[in-house]
Amino acid sequence: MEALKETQLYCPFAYIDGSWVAADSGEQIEVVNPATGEVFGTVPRLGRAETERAIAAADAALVGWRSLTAQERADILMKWHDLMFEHQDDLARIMTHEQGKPLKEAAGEIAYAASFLRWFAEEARRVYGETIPAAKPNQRIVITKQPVGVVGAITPWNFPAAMITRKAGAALAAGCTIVIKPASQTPFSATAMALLAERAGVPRGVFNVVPGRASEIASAMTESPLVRKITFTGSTEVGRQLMSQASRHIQKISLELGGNAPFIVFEDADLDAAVEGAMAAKFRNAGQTCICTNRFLVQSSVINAFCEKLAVAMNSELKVGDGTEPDINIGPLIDDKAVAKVSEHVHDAVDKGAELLLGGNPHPLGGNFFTPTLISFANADMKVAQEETFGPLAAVFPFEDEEDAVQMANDTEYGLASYFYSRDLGRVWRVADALEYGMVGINTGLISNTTAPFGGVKASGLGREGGHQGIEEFLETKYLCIDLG
Ligand SMILES: NC(=O)C1=CN([C@@H]2O[C@H](COP(=O)(O)OP(=O)(O)OC[C@H]3O[C@@H](n4cnc5c(N)ncnc54)[C@H](OP(=O)(O)O)[C@@H]3O)[C@@H](O)[C@H]2O)C=CC1
Ligand SMILES: O=C(O)[C@H](O)CS(=O)(=O)O
Repeated sequence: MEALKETQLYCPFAYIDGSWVAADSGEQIEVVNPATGEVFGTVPRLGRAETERAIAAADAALVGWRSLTAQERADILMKWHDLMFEHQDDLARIMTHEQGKPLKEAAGEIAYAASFLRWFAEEARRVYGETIPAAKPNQRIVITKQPVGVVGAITPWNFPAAMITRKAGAALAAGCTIVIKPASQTPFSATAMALLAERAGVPRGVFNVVPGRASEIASAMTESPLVRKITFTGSTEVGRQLMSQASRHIQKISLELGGNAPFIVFEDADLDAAVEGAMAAKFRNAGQTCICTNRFLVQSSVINAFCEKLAVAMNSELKVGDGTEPDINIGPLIDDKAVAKVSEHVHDAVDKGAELLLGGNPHPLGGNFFTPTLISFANADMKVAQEETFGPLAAVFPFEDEEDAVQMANDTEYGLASYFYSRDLGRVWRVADALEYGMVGINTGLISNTTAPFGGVKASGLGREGGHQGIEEFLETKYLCIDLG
């Protein structure tokens, strides 16, 4: 890739046991730039045999890696962190070319991804055990924490760097080793990070990247008794499947799945602040995040004012185009299926009575570009009410009172992120308590950060990533009962 300062960061190979390898079959995956439709590059399409070799390498590396002190592991994670910042521009450029998000947003994701390496480098040194007063005078009870072992990870295309370090940072800090299958649409961010991990001193076998046939690689991971933990970010459909597969060897599992985030605006809200939060919560990554607002629930008394303000903000602030261009903040969707899904949700809503206020069609640029769209007076019968749109569609639903808002917000199988705006303290606590979600943004539309436990309930998954909870997912608790005789 000619535009890189450090051309070696473009790594068209898999990374197993410290070596850059091709697929046994010689097969390749074509990676397409979603903005141009051009082939950006190819990576090997690996399968079961290569994955089994990666698992064996991770298992062989486990003893040496877990025997390092927490400080030694932390120092290597911090070197990796520093290298990600040193190469931030190149990593962002790679991401924009394979995922489509604008360069500034891609650079922001690299910083976000690196922040997980720093956070878990710090957490590594705070994996504390405990002693418990024994029931018998000559006994001592000690609780220790130990790494679960080899981890199998499968990551999505929408955050091709951060979803890797949010898992690998925690796993390596805990003393685990890891085999990662990146999304086939965005493998170059993963292989570039493998190069930087190697340069940071991550020993061979500790961090492995296996692009390729998803179901075959997942089967190799879940059928291996050497793999003690599965961690996945992606669709609920695939998550369900992996949960079933992981039962074969009772593997620990963490699932960050789909969402259907409500964004509630009460009549006592600061409407300008609510619109600012709405723009952030809806249009980040062109709406392609699982915590993006999927339903705006706005109290009837302020719905017209809210929609007018939101339409003005969308018209004035959102610029659609190729993410390599300086003033663009809405890039292409990941592929034509994504465009079709947004179109389907818009047309279904309008056919069922929604009012189209802005946009409504694929962008004149064509390809995977979609015009940011605003519809109002949506209702529960529409697909946008129950399905995750995963695109730049803002759908506004009216509600009458607080009870109505909470009932509508909870009327979904998902429970990942939720948001609401109110300046009534009593209402803030009542609604925060009543929402069936893992995360609640209150008077803010941006909740992603390294320090807090990210995750959901119901069909949005199991477990938490980030925060102190994130490292616990890669640790086993051991109870020692010592009889002093
Ligand atoms: N929670 C989140 O952050 C995300 C949620 N999603 C949700 O998922 C929907 C579909 O997006 P999509 O990217 O297709 O999500 P998928 O769940 O299909 O893909 C996510 C990852 O899972 C892999 N995968 C696909 N099929 C299997 C399988 N049978 N066994 C094991 N791994 C598999 C993919 O590999 P490959 O790329 O090779 O197919 C990719 O690495 C989105 O519309 C959104 O609702 C999507 C992305 C992120
Ligand atoms: O902010 C994040 O961490 C992303 O939204 C994660 S995801 O759920 O969209 O993949």
